[in-house]
Amino acid sequence: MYQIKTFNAISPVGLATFTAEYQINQKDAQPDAYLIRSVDLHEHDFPRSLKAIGRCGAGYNNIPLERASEQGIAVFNTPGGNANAVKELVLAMMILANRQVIAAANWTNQVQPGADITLEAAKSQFNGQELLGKRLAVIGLGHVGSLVANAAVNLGMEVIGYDPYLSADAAWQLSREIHRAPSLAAVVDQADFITVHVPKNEETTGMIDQELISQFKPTAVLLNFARHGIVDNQAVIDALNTKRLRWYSTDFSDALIHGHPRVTILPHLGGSTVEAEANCARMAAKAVMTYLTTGNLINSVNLPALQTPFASPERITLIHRNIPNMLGQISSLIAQHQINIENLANRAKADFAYTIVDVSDFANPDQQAALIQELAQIPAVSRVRLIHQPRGGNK
Ligand SMILES: NC(=O)C1=CN([C@@H]2O[C@H](COP(=O)(O)OP(=O)(O)OC[C@H]3O[C@@H](n4cnc5c(N)ncnc54)[C@H](O)[C@@H]3O)[C@@H](O)[C@H]2O)C=CC1
Ligand SMILES: O=C(O)C(=O)COP(=O)(O)O
Repeated sequence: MYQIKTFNAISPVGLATFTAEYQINQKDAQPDAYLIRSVDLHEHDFPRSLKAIGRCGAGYNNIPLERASEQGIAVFNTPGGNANAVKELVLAMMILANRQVIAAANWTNQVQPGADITLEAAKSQFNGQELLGKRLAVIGLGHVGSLVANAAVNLGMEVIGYDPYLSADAAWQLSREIHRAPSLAAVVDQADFITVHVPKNEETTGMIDQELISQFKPTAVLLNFARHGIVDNQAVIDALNTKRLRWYSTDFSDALIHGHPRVTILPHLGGSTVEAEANCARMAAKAVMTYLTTGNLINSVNLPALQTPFASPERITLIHRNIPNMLGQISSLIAQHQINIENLANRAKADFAYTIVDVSDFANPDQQAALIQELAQIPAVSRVRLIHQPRGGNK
């Protein structure tokens, strides 16, 4: 029986994906895996039993990846699982900003009941502009950015994108009508809307800063549904107050922007739809179950993708540092026990690597335990697991 512990509100549809071999939130259980959303795990101590974290969502800046790898924990996310939800909200926020929808609805609510709210004098203060023909800059053309860009093309907008790391798969998703900018300065130039869809990391923190905002059209609308801190909020407030920016719409609040009349803040709602929550929880549950029962890695963010069918009923998996002679040490320990390697797969991702070794049968359980212990003692190995091929197929 595997133990799963959840943090945050995880969709029941996703939790129902777990088979009978899994218990969820059992009291006092040693968790094999966490299923989480945005809970901040940076100060959290991982129990030794923890082998996997499934992030039901895209962004994983709430998880200490280096520490997870050092402690032998595979971290998974759910690429694209909530991208449509974010796309729809971003489109809504562009329309809200351009049609003064919130201000007009608030005004209507506070006039005397029965007053003629359709009078020209009253309604002309809420005159808007259309999206058709306007220029949208999309920074980051991954799962969310590409959907926003394509939908904007379909709405008749002129779309220009910037993504220096665009993958070939992501490029295939893009409408041919989307222009590609060579730099941040070029993408924001003359844009009526600028929307940012990059992960939060060292490079992207503060990427929308005072200098970049000074290159916007003063009538531009800026949208941040990616992460707090990617946009410099002080620079936004300064630009709004000096009429160098028309509107800021974001999913992330702080004291600097709170209550500003030309800022719309939502309580981190981008991925909060029934459909997106179900998609993400299902994807995370599947990745975690696959990893626990087969050792195969799908959608891991701290370890490489590595999937291989069982070549024999016994499989040893190892998470270790990506340094020379790891495979030499692993295979010679296995050979010392007169055990044959039926298949070996290894792949690295940055400072860590993952190895799957399918081995011939052990002589007895003692030999099994001794080998696993010896492998775990190799310096730079952070986790060794022995997995028996699941019944019912070669997964
Ligand atoms: N508000 C919300 O509820 C949600 C927020 N998000 C946020 O949006 C981010 C993006 O989500 P996805 O599109 O699903 O991720 P993704 O990984 O599919 O796409 C991110 C894209 O950003 C690009 N990129 C990375 N660094 C860049 C840089 N310096 N300049 C330009 N482009 C850069 C990458 O090449 C990639 O194409 C997530 O990391 C998360 O922080 C995602 C889903 C929901
Ligand atoms: O998927 C993401 O990156 C999100 O920001 C969604 O966060 P949430 O799961 O709604 O707390």
